[in-house]
Amino acid sequence: MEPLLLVKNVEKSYKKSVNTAKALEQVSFEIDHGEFVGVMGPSGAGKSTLLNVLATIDTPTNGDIFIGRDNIAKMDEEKLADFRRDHLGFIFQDYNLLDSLTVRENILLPLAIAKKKPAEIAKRVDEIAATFGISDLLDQYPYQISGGQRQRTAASRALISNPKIIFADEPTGALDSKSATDLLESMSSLNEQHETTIMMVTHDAYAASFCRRILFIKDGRLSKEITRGNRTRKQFFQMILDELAQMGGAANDAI
Ligand SMILES: Nc1ncnc2c1ncn2[C@@H]1O[C@H](COP(=O)(O)OP(=O)(O)OP(=O)(O)O)[C@@H](O)[C@H]1O
Repeated sequence: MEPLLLVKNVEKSYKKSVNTAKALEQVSFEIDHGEFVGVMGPSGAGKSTLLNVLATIDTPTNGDIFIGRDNIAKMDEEKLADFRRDHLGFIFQDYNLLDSLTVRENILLPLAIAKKKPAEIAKRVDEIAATFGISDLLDQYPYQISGGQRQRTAASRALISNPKIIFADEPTGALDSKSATDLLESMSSLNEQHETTIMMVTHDAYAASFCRRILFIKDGRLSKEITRGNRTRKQFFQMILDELAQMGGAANDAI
């Protein structure tokens, strides 16, 4: 079976005043359908750049990025906008909710834009809100709920249209540990029960320990990958800490 995401020799350079700096160099890897993959590495290693390029928020300088059969690195902006809307889901640290809409309206927005039928929308909102434990909050506004509940609203919105892949950039970055655990457990159960494919950038070894595989990136290059296999989450957490300690600078970021 072909991989869901195929990244081939991706490079990203930024023009600085006198020279160009490479944020990504010859990055190649694959993600299969149903995987939950973490991306870790020291500050400035290129994690967000990689995620932005894969999520079509930024364009690579070189290389190919296939999601299914579509090469998004070579797609024009109009097609990309449709592709992004129809096939990709995003969860960011800062939620990106619309304050003037209720939790329900925020969640259903992607389906309303896609002109789905009201009955189908209502059913899907109920299902996804139950998964994220926010069924009782659907008529509240974002300012009336906690940060953790806002992030679960954002995650519900990201998943409502059944995207091919979810890109999450430090989704637990602004959350207290209880809210972070709730979110990670929901993401993990979606991954296990519905085979939702997730790629998550994180500094945090605890958050990363919910993933099944971790890609480590250093100085813009993939340096190593580890898989959880049959290990418990706690054993995997320790394994990630050991990797970060070996990588040097990143260990301090994680603790
Ligand atoms: N828009 C930009 N213009 C110029 N340089 C950039 C830009 N965005 C990122 N860079 C540079 O690219 C490199 C990688 O940055 P990136 O933000 O991807 O790292 P990161 O691993 O996500 O770091 P952090 O963990 O601190 O968020 C850095 O050297 C950064 O300064």
